[in-house]
Amino acid sequence: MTTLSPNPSEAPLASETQIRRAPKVLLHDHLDGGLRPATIVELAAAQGYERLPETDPERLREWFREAADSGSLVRYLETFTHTCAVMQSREALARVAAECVEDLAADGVVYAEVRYAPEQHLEGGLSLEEVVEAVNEGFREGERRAAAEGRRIRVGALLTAMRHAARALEIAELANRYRDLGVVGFDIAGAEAGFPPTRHLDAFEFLKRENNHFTIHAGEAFGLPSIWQALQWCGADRLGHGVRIIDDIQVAEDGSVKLGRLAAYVRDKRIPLELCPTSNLQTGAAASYAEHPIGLLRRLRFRATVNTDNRLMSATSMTGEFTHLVRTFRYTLDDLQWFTVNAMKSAFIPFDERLAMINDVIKPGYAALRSEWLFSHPVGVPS
Ligand SMILES: O=c1[nH]cnc2c1ncn2[C@H]1C[C@H](O)[C@@H](CO)O1
Ligand SMILES: [Zn+2]
Repeated sequence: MTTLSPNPSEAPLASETQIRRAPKVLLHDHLDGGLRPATIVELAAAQGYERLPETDPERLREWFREAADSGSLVRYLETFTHTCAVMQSREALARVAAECVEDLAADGVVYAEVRYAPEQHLEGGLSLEEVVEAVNEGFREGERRAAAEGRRIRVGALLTAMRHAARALEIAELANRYRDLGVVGFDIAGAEAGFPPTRHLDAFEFLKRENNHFTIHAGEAFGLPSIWQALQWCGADRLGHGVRIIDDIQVAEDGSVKLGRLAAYVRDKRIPLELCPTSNLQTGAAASYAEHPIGLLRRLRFRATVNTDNRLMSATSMTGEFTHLVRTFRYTLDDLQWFTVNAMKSAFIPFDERLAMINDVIKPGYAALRSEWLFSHPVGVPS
């Protein structure tokens, strides 16, 4: 039995400008879900791709948001046809990757793991290796451009295999080959219902034998069995979404909470949940921000993290996600720091680097923001 206690902090809510300036960590962001609309239009024109639903960037931006707002993961995923269509050459991949890093850095993200499925970028004749190298080159270029603007960001790649396809072992081997060369882990994504993670056991067993890291999209469009398989059959280090773990948590009228065996395991083992609130609203996994399980999961101190999933389809950013949560749950900078430290602890880079990011970047960044109120009024005048 666990008792819920209200957030004891009396600190003021984080303002939107503070949220943007706060150091943020992003573990779940799809490269093909975050293109700039103007870039899609330009790449489509240059490549002769004529099936874009709109050719005006602003109208295209709105089309993606609306089309993804369907209440169904399968329909949400259909919109990726257009983004993947324009990401089939070395130049296009490198450009999209560089712009992704610039956009994240401008949003105050200091560390990100960005994922994509190499098998979806072979139509222009590139090999799997060439795809990975083009994206890595773009990520490094983006980091350089951000640094030139005075922004610090580090980005690692996660290689995704599509769960309806049969290339997971090949992609896992690819992730392993490019380990220490910009790739920090592996993932599976795509329609969840009907495609359980155990279909790809060989890939996960290979990665475990190699002491490599992986996350699995689980518990988004399908419930507890998917999470259970991802953890207990496949050995996932993190859960992509995992939001349906809420189905194993009972809250009684007196506010007391009872965790089922799986929810208790997830919390006890500190399994990171890559929560993506806005994406969940669009695919029907949650009805509103207020009803999103992140509120309860944060109070119960699950290893909850906040993520964008697809910045284009969900018309969001890390600042956007944090802002929705601050408005809904009255979160303070302390809460945002808690989510950020959770995310950094859960990253797939080495422990000493994670620790340095937490102690030397994240905590000082939030401390500086927390101290701002001190300087907002003259000495001797009550605030
Ligand atoms: O939220 C998601 N759930 C499952 N699959 C997803 C989600 N967002 C994006 N994808 C798919 C579509 C992309 O083409 C692919 C690789 O990034 O991953
Ligand atoms: Zn995702």
